[in-house]
Amino acid sequence: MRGTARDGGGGGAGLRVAGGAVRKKSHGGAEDRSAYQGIQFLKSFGQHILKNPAIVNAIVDKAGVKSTDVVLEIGPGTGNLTTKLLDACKKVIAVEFDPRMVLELRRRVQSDPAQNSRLEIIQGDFLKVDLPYFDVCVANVPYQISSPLIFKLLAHRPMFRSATLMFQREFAMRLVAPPGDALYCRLSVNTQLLARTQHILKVGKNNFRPPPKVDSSVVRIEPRHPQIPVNFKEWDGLVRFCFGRKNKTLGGIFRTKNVLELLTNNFRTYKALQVVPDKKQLIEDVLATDGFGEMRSSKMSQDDFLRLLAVFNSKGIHFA
Ligand SMILES: C[S@@+](CC[C@H](N)C(=O)[O-])C[C@H]1O[C@@H](n2cnc3c(N)ncnc32)[C@H](O)[C@@H]1O
Repeated sequence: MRGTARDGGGGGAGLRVAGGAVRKKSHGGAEDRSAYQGIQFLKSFGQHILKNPAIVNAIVDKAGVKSTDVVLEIGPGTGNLTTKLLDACKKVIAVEFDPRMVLELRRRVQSDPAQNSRLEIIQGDFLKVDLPYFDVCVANVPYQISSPLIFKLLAHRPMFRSATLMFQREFAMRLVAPPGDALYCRLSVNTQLLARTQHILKVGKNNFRPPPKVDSSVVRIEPRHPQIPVNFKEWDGLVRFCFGRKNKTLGGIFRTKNVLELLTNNFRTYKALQVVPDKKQLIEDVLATDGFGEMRSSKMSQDDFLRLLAVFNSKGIHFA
């Protein structure tokens, strides 16, 4: 998909088209009527343009962009953040889904040849494009794809240095929530397994045009090195079970009949040996280890989940 088309436009900002057809209005309801240079902002694309230059500068500053960096921007929109990034780095690669925004961004940057030659635009759905090499990612992201966007970034190799991203406030707080926090959830556990997360800036809704319904926050995400000690799919499978009923103890969750049934297909070891395990007993053995039966996912640390997965695996129970 990468490089499916390049703009031949006489030395203008490079443009690739990728990721299939542009999505039309997808969430129902009226589109926002605010406009910029005649472009009507679309709710379905999460188009809330950052209009306060002080916030734009603060984001670029806190992102720690170096003059030698290739920066990935997701959803550049009309380019308020893009132009500041171009002042600070070697090159910006911007992925934008809406062709109207791509045209506007190119129009805006074309007047500055020094910026124009260092901007590459990929027109397409971020979730579908093949990502190029980049050192850091900086973006005011389309909120409707926040979660898959993070995991796409964290699966990217080679690893980048950091991502400084604006999200809806509550989503941002989930990313950084520690065990015991009311917002601690599957998203917190999974993201924190793969990266260090830090809340760095609160941004009120009136800094956007049109203003969204809720406030936003900027989070810094630094992928962890070296590689994580587990298979992520399997880890997520376990975490999903544990947060399925957040307030129940693990004993309450894993003793229920439907969970026992769901686990049947995961007894790989026993299947290979053609032995029918007493799954109830195996689960009891796991729950009796290290007091796991009394624990609640809402208070479990990364280390608790890692140990729990190891105990399940030692009994031949897998989650992927
Ligand atoms: C919140 S706006 C940010 C605009 C600009 N960065 C700013 O801060 O002013 C999100 C942008 O992402 C674009 N967008 C929405 N969905 C996208 C997707 N799946 N892939 C790439 N861009 C997308 C929208 O068209 C919009 O320009």
